[in-house]
Amino acid sequence: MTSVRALGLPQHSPAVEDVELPARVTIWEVGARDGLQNESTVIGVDVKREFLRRLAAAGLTVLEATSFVSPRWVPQLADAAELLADLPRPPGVRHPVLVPNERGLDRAVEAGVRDIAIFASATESFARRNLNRGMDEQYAMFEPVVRRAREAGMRVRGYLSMCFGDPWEGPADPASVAAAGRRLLDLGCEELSLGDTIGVATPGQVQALLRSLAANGVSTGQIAVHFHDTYGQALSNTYTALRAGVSTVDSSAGGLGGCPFAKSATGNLATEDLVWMLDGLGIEHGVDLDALVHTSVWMAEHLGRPSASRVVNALGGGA
Ligand SMILES: CC(=O)SCCNC(=O)CCNC(=O)[C@H](O)C(C)(C)COP(=O)(O)OP(=O)(O)OC[C@H]1O[C@@H](n2cnc3c(N)ncnc32)[C@H](O)[C@@H]1OP(=O)(O)O
Ligand SMILES: CC(=O)CC(=O)O
Repeated sequence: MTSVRALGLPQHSPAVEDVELPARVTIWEVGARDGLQNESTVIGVDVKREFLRRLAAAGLTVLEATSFVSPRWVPQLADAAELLADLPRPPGVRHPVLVPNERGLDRAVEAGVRDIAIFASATESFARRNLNRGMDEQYAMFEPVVRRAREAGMRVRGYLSMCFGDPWEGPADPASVAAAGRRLLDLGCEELSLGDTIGVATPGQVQALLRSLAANGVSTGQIAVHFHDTYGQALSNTYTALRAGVSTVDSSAGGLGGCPFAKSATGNLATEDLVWMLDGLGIEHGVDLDALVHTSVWMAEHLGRPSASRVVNALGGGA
């Protein structure tokens, strides 16, 4: 396996343009949740735990671990409580989980969770498919979850899916998406993650949505971006968001990912590809790329197929 250091490439080179980029980016690693929720192979709980342990050892500090959703809807994550029961919790590492409703919150609290994410849809069609509810009803479901979690001193992120387009309704209107995002923050979410669930966005759309959010009083400090790489745009979209001042980026080790309720969704932006770009821009992130590549190669062996990440394939030779 090729090591980054063995390649002799500069780990930090100056940004090529005179733009204000963040000095540090927080990588919100979604491999264990978004990455595994769509897998047809059943991944054992011990493998999931070891995956999370290795990701933490590679320097990732925010590891979305699983979802407390209906096990009938997402059987791949039915072992959420078992996974968390014996999960090593290194100091400084967060393990947020997805929670859709009060039943999910009760289960999460019982499992010792302190950090949750609710997940709303920006379109009616996806809200119905993903949550079995319309858009207005989804807020009614989330309201008590966010209120109770905040009262208990928990951290709450709000995901918004289909921010740039969905397979049933087509391209999204930035003004309506921004209004939906504003609503999640007003519910009490401390961070808003903008999901390009099916990976159709291009940089101009990212700029337009960030502008609409700014017009709704949402600052880039409250925003995270979550790109899937269906059309190969995830890195350019991320770069566009960084240039606008966003400094939290979601990604998935090895480019795993997808959504069972949006068949056209493919893998997330690969964390290795993100790290490679951040290194090139001289932006701090705290991740050991070689350790991460080893982890993704290891996971690809468990899944029985090569990683989708360009960097994993370049440095690790796939699997
Ligand atoms: C873009 C993305 O990647 S988003 C993430 C991927 N998508 C998801 O995870 C979607 C998850 N969606 C769901 O789990 C469901 O749509 C829900 C739970 C939100 C709503 O589904 P509904 O069927 O309307 O829920 P409802 O409240 O009627 O309950 C149905 C059953 O599920 C159970 N259930 C509901 N919520 C939960 C939960 N959080 N945990 C465990 N079981 C639950 C109920 O107890 C009930 O069980 P029963 O049939 O044995 O009595
Ligand atoms: C909840 C998510 O996983 C975000 C998305 O892809 O829409």
